[in-house]
Amino acid sequence: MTKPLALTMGEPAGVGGEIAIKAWASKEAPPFLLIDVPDRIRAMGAPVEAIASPADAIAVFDRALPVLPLQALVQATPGKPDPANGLAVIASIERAVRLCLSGDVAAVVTNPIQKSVLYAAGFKHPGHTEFLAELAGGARVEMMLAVPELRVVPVTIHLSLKDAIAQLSTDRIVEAARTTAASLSQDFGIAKPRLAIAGLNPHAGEGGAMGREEIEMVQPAIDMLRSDGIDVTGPLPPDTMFASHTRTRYDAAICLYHDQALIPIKTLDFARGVNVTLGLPFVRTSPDHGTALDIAGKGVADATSLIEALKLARVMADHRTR
Ligand SMILES: NC(=O)C1=CN([C@@H]2O[C@H](COP(=O)(O)OP(=O)(O)OC[C@H]3O[C@@H](n4cnc5c(N)ncnc54)[C@H](O)[C@@H]3O)[C@@H](O)[C@H]2O)C=CC1
Ligand SMILES: NCC(=O)COP(=O)(O)O
Repeated sequence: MTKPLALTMGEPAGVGGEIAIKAWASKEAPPFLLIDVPDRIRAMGAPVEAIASPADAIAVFDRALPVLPLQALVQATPGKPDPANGLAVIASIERAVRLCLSGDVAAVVTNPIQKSVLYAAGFKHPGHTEFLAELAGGARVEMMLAVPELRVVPVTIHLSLKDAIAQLSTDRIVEAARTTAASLSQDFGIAKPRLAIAGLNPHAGEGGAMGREEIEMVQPAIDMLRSDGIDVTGPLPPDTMFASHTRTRYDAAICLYHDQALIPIKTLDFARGVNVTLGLPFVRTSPDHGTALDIAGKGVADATSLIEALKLARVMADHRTR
């Protein structure tokens, strides 16, 4: 029997509830349940059915949005996050992970959280990615951003450019590339994944004239990955590797810092980006946007990225169970 996906509440003062309702109403998203407070979602004008068990979600999904009740008092004003709701936000994520690890749901899809507010409520992780890694027993994870035309994995994430360069190493590149190759096989059904590794400097260093990181750090990583049997090209000049004719030559680009990965993907397709956590013992995707507090409660939020995240979670979960 097909298992539903579990969608978390996210920041209740943000657009999470609205895009969950729109994703359900679109009829484009695969069946999912929302872990939230049923009356809160009902008050937003959606036909909601509180379900007792994830197994009920598939039958309900055709006629109503199935909500697995979160036993919490959540009082949210659109656009005004309140740390008092922090424990409920975290509980929704924890419940989704437990249900996935116990096999009751097929994958976890997370609605955006307001990170600053969760920090004020005592949340100790930079974001979902690190929290989920801890819930999974300390898994070594990577962040992938995906649109239909491109997948990117930044080796360093939320660091200043200076710190990112300082933290880059041959071992980090190898680690990120190995996790990416394994996930492309396991979750995306690509038997022999092709990776492209970006250089750090203009023209990928121009043979050492514009920087030696490609020679001293990236090439040794490529050599190690090739000796593992992984199909890798690089170090590629970052300014040309995302052009349409170059993109067709690889399945994922391993990028050395946040913006090297995110600028091409957001420029190519801002609406359909999906954030995927690689290396977890379960599938997790998320829309590639935040809580959008400035438009919360106005009814104008775009659910495209969430719908894409739900669709991709379904595809990945199905590959894992094949
Ligand atoms: N996975 C997660 O939980 C993520 C959480 N965040 C958090 O979200 C909060 C707000 O972050 P921002 O940088 O302001 O980014 P944001 O994505 O919330 O907003 C940036 C701009 O995009 C617009 N926007 C975002 N989503 C939209 C949608 N679905 N439809 C229409 N317009 C949309 C917003 O209205 C805003 O003008 C922060 O606390 C951040 O850490 C950000 C990214 C991911
Ligand atoms: N910019 C991407 C981002 O912030 C991802 O956050 P999370 O998925 O780790 O919560």
